[in-house]
Amino acid sequence: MPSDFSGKEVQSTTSGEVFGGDTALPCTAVTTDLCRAVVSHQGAQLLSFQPQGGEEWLWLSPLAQFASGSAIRGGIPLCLPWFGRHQSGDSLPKHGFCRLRDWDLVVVDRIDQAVCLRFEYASTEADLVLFPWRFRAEIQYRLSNNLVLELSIENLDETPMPLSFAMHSYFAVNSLANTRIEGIDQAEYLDNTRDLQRGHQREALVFGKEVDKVFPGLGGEQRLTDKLAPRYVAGRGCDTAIIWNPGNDSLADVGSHFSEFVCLERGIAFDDAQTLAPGHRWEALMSVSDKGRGLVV
Ligand SMILES: O=P(O)(O)OC[C@H]1O[C@H](O)[C@H](O)[C@@H](O)[C@@H]1O
Repeated sequence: MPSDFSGKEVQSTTSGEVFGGDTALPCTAVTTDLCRAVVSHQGAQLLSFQPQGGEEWLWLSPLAQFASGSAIRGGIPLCLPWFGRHQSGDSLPKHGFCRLRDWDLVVVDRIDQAVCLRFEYASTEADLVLFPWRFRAEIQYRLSNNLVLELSIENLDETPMPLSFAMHSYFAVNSLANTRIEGIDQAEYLDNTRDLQRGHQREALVFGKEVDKVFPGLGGEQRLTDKLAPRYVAGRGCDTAIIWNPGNDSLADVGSHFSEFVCLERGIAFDDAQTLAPGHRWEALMSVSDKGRGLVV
């Protein structure tokens, strides 16, 4: 623990201790009067967030693998420094490599009633083979009765650095058939199930078959409703919304559980991707709350 944060609110643990099994990926668990949360140091990936007295907001696959260097299915993976397939092809890892790396927990703090965990990842020599720019990324989780993610990426190199990313939230739903996402109607999207064909979203989104839609430049606030409490997602510096559910049991680490979640992600991708000048930093903030009030800052 980087600071002498007092009490039992913030504890070092492992994936096995929290989720069962004999895996030992380092995790940090937070328990306060307002919430419980677990973050894996691999990928600085939030795996669980539950407001006290409420339901779990995130979905973590019962079939998730907790193996060093493998993607963990569920929670909020950080897709970075690129989102989706790399444009050069499939020889580079999908969604970048930061979700596969160990991040350092550098700050444990309190802001008002929130416990804050800040993780840092500095790209390594080995990463330069995959992405030839040095960079530093930070993610801060502000955990109270809502959830705020603050992500920053700084180009430490001497040439302009391409950047896309997503905070790839998996939200638990209790009935996919009754799940709706609002705040996207009349927006333009790219359909990832149809070679990124452009489409126009006429109304709220419902699920039945595979959905994989990317809404560049959307911004604003989206509302996810099913029979659980609504979840409102808003952001700044992450105007792309991505909505995904595989619609079938084809993924090994999802299987028949595909109807237990939808991904409602925010980031910058496709039309919103950026080029960061040397020494420049991109900052993004995403908030998740059960009350629609716009961005929680
Ligand atoms: O299986 P993964 O690499 O974690 O990707 C899971 C999903 O992530 C995003 O939501 C993309 O839009 C989808 O196309 C992709 O299938």
